[in-house]
Amino acid sequence: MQTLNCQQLLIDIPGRPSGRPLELRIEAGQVWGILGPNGAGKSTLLHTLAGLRSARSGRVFLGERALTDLPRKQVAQQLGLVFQERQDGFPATVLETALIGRHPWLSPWQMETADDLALAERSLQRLDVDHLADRLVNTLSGGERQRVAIATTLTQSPHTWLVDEPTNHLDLHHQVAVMELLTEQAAGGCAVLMCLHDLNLAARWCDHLLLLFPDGEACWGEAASMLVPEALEQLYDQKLATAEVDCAPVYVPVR
Ligand SMILES: Nc1ncnc2c1ncn2[C@@H]1O[C@H](COP(=O)(O)OP(=O)(O)OP(=O)(O)O)[C@@H](O)[C@H]1O
Repeated sequence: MQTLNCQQLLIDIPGRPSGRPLELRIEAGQVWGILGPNGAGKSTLLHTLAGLRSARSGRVFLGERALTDLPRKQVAQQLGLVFQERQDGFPATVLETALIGRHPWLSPWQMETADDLALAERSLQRLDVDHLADRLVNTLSGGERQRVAIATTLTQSPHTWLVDEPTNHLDLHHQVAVMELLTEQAAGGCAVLMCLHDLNLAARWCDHLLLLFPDGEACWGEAASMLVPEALEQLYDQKLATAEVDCAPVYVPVR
């Protein structure tokens, strides 16, 4: 089974003297959450794992091969990244945007096939944005735009999903729908790693967690062993009340 793993990885945060080198192994079937306060380096880590930023030291492997040894097209077929920020530089419709997910699978100048189109349409349907197929993306609401971004990655069909705050802008119903989609991807043999600010979504849906502290310290492992109230309070510098609801821990900030 293919995995994403890193060996002695130190992400490059400007001005941060050091940190704990990361030894992560994200296996097919696993759902990992990255938790940490603003500025801890969650997005930087995702971008480093995607090969978009250089690490300060250490290496990233996709399967048996170092990411830096793989052609970018091959990386794009295997690894999908949903960014935190949306950049809609070109006027494109929702369907055209979803079809960008097929680019890694096409040769230069090759048109999308009927299968590509069907895949894009199914993805839009799955994210509940198929009724917007002909709309320009820059006219969408924040939550609609977020769902189109996830539908684009679903159309790409990567083995490894890197998702920066998947529930950003989403209402409760769509937050749950997206977390279920990501869990379903893992159950289907993908590896999923996402940054989350919502502890309760992480506690309910992630089976593994990485806690990233602002000074570069980190710890990681199975979710149950990471969801220790004292550690979470230290992570966020915030007192928490804990309860159990619907068979999952729930964390509420204490005023
Ligand atoms: N190009 C850059 N130049 C200078 N500092 C940068 C640059 N990119 C990131 N940083 C800094 O690195 C730190 C980590 O940023 P990053 O976006 O990874 O944090 P994050 O944990 O994802 O935060 P958030 O929860 O706010 O999204 C921040 O302090 C940020 O200001």
